[in-house]
Amino acid sequence: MTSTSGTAPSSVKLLGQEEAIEIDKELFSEYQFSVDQLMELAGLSCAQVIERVYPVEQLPNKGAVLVVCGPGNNGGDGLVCARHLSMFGYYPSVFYPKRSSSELMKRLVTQTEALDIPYLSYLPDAQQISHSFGLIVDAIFGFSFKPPIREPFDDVLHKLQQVKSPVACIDIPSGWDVETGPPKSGAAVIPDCLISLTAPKKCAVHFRGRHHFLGGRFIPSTLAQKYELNLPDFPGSD
Ligand SMILES: NC(=O)C1=CN([C@@H]2O[C@H](COP(=O)(O)OP(=O)(O)OC[C@H]3O[C@@H](n4cnc5c(N)ncnc54)[C@H](O)[C@@H]3O)[C@@H](O)[C@H]2O)[C@@H](O)CC1
Ligand SMILES: [K+]
Repeated sequence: MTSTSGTAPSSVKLLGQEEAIEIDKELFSEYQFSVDQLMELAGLSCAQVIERVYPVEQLPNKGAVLVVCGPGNNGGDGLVCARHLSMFGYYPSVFYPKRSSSELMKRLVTQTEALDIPYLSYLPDAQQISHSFGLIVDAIFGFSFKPPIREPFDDVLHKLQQVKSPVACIDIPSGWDVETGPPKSGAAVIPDCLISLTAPKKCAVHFRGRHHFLGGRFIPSTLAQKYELNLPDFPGSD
């Protein structure tokens, strides 16, 4: 992971939706990565960012974190992140209302359950969420989101929009258009931290939170050159 302050070149490329999908496909075809591999690295980088920005001892309720997962791979990143957060000493809970039937996602659920990570059967109201959790991880939608929001996530985003605890977003702040950013009407999260994966997407220019990181250190230099990503230097093993 790397913070966009300090070492990031100002000309780092902002990806459009189609380009993000194209790079994703190329990682799986040309470079023969599996989804599991990249999801693990993406989710780990998100947990590492959280550990750095929101240290467990500074969070209320002994590091209680709510990870809200969507139906696609962004949700998978959230499940991996929850597993690592548990390993790092946090107390994550997961809300995963629309479960994927893929074997990969089922395995991730099994792994989190084996760590006694609780799954919420419903999402409490904003006040209760703010009272119970010092941090929200938004793993609802990533680069494949196409507005308008469908059930049950419109209700989920309405609640999260009113939450007082900080929200750390994986790849895209959920409810935002991947390219144009916050919706003119309708609900979306208000990000305190954004962890872009591969490269920031165009919507990142609208980010007004405190921390922007680039996570998922798996892009081969040939691929970065082909798409002129102009990625920042990752310090050391970060
Ligand atoms: N190449 C990369 O950079 C990597 C990407 N990963 C993650 O994968 C994400 C992309 O995953 P996916 O392509 O599975 O897509 P997403 O996770 O962005 O979302 C797709 C899911 O959301 C649903 N959806 C889309 N629009 C909706 C709407 N308006 N209302 C309700 N539901 C809606 C779709 O039906 C689908 O189930 C990235 O953002 C990133 O988080 C990582 O897992 C691994 C590496
Ligand atoms: K997200």
